Amino acid sequence: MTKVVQERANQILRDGLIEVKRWPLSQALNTVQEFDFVTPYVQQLSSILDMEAIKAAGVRIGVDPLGGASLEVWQQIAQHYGLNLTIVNERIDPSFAFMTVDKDGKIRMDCSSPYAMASLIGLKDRFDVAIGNDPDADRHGIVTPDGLMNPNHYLAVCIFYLYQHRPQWRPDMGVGKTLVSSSMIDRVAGSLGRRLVEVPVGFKYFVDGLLAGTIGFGGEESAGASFLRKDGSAWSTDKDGIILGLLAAEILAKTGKSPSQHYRDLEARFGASAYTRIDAEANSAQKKALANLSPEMVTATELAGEPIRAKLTRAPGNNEPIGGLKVVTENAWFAARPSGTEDVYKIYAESFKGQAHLEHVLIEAREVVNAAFRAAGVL
Ligand SMILES: O=P(O)(O)OC[C@H]1O[C@H](O)[C@H](O)[C@@H](O)[C@@H]1O
Repeated sequence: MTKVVQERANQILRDGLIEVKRWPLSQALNTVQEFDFVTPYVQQLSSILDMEAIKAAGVRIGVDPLGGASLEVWQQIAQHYGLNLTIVNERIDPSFAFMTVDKDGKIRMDCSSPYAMASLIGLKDRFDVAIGNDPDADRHGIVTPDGLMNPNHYLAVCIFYLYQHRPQWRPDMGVGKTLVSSSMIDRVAGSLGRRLVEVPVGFKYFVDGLLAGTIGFGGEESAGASFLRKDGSAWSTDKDGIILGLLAAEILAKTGKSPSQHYRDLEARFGASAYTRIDAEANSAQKKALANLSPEMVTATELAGEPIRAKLTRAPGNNEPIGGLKVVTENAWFAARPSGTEDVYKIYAESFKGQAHLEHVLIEAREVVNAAFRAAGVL
C-alpha cells in the first residue's frame, strides 16, 4: 500500500509538482472543520494505563516531545491526570534544528539511538523516568537514572510486566514481536506461558492480532509498540510512543522498580543478551539481492559453533516473507534484510554467549551477505 503512495508521490515530484493544486489558506480553511483529537485520546488513557497509580506514586516524569506533535497531548495529560510531569522542551520546530546528530552525522528522529537521544539522556538525573517521542509520537525513548534504555530491553520488560498486571487479558493472548527483536522476548514469553507471534519488520503485521485480541502486545526493536486496553480490547493499531512512555511510569509506580532495574532482573534469570544492528549503505541492486536471499545460500550447518536450527525467509508467526533471511541457533541468531525506508541494508545479530560470540556471528552474517552480493554480481 505505502509503495503505491510512494511511487505516485515521487512521480508528482519528478513532474515538478504541477499536479498539486494550491489554494490560499483562507479558501482552504472554508473546506475543513476543526476537530479535537487530543481530548478524547487523553481522557481514554485511563482505560489502558493505571494513571491513578502514576499520580499517587508521584513519579517524577520528564518529557521531551522533540519538537513534534505530542507537545499538546503531553500538556493535557499532565493537567488532566495531575501528574508530576515536566515538559522540558516546548519548542515546535519542523526543521529539527535542536536535534543532536545520529552516528552517521544525519538528523534522524530515532528513539533507539543514543546519539540522536543525547539531549534526552541528559535528563537522567532530574527525573525518575524521562520520555522522548519522535515528532509523530509513534516511537518512544525511555531514560531512567541508568540512562537510555535499549528498546529491546524495554520491550522485554513491558511484556514481563503487562502480562502479569492485566488480569482481564485472556490467557491465550500471544506476544507479538518482529523477528529482528531480541530473543529475550522469546524467553520472557516462554516463562509466562504465552505464545510468541513472530512477524516480519513492520507494525502492520500486528494490526489483525491487536484488533482481534489475539495478541496483547506488539513491539519492534526500532522503539515502536502498542498494547491492548486493560479490558483486552484494542487501543491503537499503530505504534503509540505516548502509552509506552507512560507505561514506564506505571511500572515504577506499581512495582517500585524502574524498567532498567527490571531488565537487570530479567538478565539474571534468562541470561544476558549481546545484540547489535548494523546499517550499511546499499544501492538498489544490492537491496534486491538481499531481499531475494534464500535458505540455500547458507550452506553451513553451524553458526558460530552452534548447530543451525532454522533458516527462515518467512516469519513463523504469520508465514509472511521476511524480505531477507534469519538464521537461528540455540543461543544466537542473525538476520539480514534491505531497509524499506532508507538506502541501507541491515544486519541484526544477537547472542546469549557474550560479545565475542556475537562478533563471531556477525562475521558469518557478513559472509552470507557478501556471498549473496557476489552471486548477484553486485558486490
Ligand atoms: O528497517 P526499515 O525498513 O528501514 O524500517 C524502519 C522502521 O520503519 C517503520 O517504523 C516500521 O514500522 C518499523 O518496523 C521499521 O523498523
